[in-house]
Amino acid sequence: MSHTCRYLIVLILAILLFPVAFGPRLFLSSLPFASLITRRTMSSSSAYSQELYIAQLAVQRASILTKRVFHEKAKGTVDKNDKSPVTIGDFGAQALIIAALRHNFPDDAIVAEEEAAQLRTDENLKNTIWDLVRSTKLDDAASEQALGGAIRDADEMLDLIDRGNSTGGNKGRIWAIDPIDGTKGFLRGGQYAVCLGLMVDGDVKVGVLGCPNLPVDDKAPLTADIGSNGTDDEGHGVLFSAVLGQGATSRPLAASSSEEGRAISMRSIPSDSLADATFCESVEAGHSAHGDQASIAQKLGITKPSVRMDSQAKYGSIARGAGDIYLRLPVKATYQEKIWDHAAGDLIVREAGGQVTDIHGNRLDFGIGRTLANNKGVVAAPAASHAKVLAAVQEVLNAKQ
Ligand SMILES: Nc1ncnc2c1ncn2[C@@H]1O[C@H](COP(=O)(O)O)[C@@H](O)[C@H]1OP(=O)(O)O
Ligand SMILES: [Mg+2]
Ligand SMILES: [Mg+2]
Ligand SMILES: [Mg+2]
Repeated sequence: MSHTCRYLIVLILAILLFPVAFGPRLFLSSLPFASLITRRTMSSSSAYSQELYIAQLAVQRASILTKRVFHEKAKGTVDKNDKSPVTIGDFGAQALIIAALRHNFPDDAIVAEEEAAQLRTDENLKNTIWDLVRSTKLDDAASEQALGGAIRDADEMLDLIDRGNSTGGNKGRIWAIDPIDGTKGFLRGGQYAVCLGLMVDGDVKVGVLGCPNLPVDDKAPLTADIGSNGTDDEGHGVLFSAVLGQGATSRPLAASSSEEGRAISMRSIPSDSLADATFCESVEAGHSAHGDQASIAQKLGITKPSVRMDSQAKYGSIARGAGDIYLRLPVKATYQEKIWDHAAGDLIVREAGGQVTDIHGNRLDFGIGRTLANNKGVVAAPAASHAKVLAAVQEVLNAKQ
């Protein structure tokens, strides 16, 4: 065999063996369909796998508490003269999530919606919440252990709630918590979400949404959820998750931590045929401008009526293709959206193939404090149609001026 021939054989072998030697991920990542592959392989050794694991367990445990509050309230066990049961759910869920984060990531900062001041002056309220918190556990002992187990006493619970007082910013690791998003939906038995996101240097890296009243089935048609149809029966309760660059998944909220999530993705609708699109918006007319949103839908040729639902369940729903577009146009120019109302949903939609911006087309800026002071409103749509949706948003808003 000639010298050149041997050289060629070695070269061919080297090319063939390269992917084996340097790992299939490196090889696959060079292929055009790489994102689809990485989306399906959110494995335990990936970046932020521990953060994702703890965040999912923490949201699952907090959701158990919120469901208990809903049912105890429905049975009338909460005195009418007490603080509202939703407040009990908010405080309790926040305490449980922060306890899990403090145990696992003691150096991380936390931005959370609630504070304990009210509980410090109301013994009755404090004790009601403490009763719920100390008796809410995950079924699986190992998972409960991973979250650090029980909180010591009611005073520690108050201190934990107040650990959510970070001012936020674009430096270091900061968790954003909305223990119950969609308060009104929660009370109606409609949609609400337990929301947790991790930002690193102002960028959302991990997002988890627990939606106890959404159907488990990703293909279930999206229905307006404004009545008292909140059920946490077998068919309801879904956990959406995403890690930056690793795709988005859903799995039953009641599933064990070993159950792999199913990859979810937004529906791809050609931007020139948005007539079939489904758009969602808040139930509350005070939270987003229903009139403007109806005009935008009309401009886009959307024929179906909007689907109104509370909370970040809207982000989860469009991320799994149950709806297509989420519009949240400002009602008042002065309202500043809160980071905990959007961090997890923003990442889940983007990782599912969507684009999320404000009404000016800017990405949501989570790195300037507790609010999205640099942004106005939210426009979320499949990436390929986002520009067209945004153009319609701007036309409608400009016509008003
Ligand atoms: N004027 C407002 N504009 C937009 N969002 C609002 C406004 N007031 C309250 N919110 C927030 O809207 C979120 C619910 O959104 P949705 O309408 O999509 O269900 C809640 O977190 C709620 O905050 P809060 O938790 O302080 O009540
Ligand atoms: Mg909220
Ligand atoms: Mg809230
Ligand atoms: Mg609130």
